[in-house]
Amino acid sequence: MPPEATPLLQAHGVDAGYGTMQVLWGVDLDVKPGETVLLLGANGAGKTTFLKSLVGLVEARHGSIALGGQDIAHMRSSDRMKLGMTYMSELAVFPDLSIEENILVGAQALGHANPRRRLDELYGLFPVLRDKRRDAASSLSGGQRKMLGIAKALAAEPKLLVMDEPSAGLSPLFVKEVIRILNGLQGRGIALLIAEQNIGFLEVATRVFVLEGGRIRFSGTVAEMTDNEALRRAYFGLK
Ligand SMILES: Nc1ncnc2c1ncn2[C@@H]1O[C@H](COP(=O)(O)OP(=O)(O)OP(=O)(O)O)[C@@H](O)[C@H]1O
Repeated sequence: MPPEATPLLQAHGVDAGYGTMQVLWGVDLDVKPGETVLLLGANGAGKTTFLKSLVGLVEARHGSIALGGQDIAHMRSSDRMKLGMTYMSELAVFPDLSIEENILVGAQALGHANPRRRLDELYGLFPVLRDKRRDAASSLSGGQRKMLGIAKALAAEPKLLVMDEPSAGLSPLFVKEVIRILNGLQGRGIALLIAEQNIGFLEVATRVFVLEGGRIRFSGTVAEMTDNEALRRAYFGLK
């Protein structure tokens, strides 16, 4: 990714919070088309709050947010989605709907012209979902449910997929599987912004932002992060 590429997403000086509590303090972050950006931070650092401010579930009190050059900071969440941003949270799937119905709901979110064709493409990426397509999503294992969440989000063909802790609740084996899937998405023209505590996700990232106490403490490439002794100590447990 050339450093001069125009950002797909550009957040600048974002403040946000709940009631009288300010959680985010002047957060700057950008994602270029097709790149994978990792937002690392401990519990309570403000990762979810920041992602929610991007997708319109929490109001940005100050600052600007642009998607594809368009100011979206005060746009309704559903309108932001129509511009090509999809949010995958913990509650990503509808447990009572079948696997296929879940994916079709995702495709409809952006009015996909040919949802059936999209289904076939996604089943190609996630064969286990094809095998179980008529089963209720609630019958899936945690890892399979995560796969369905990703498939449902991808069904909308987003330009930017925003993911909140895809590793949450998964065993190390399933975390590896999710990382493998995300690696497989590279080169398909979809940008990913992933909030995580699990540094295993550095494997899929081109750049990293570290959030601490609601402030960006570091931004740079993965190599620059691993070269930074203080971050190495904090995140890799190295002396
Ligand atoms: N709905 C809410 N109302 C009030 N305070 C909230 C709300 N959601 C989060 N907070 C507070 O905002 C701060 C940041 O929380 P946030 O969920 O954004 O952090 P996080 O980095 O995503 O943490 P985690 O990794 O534990 O999910 C925390 O102090 C949290 O208690």
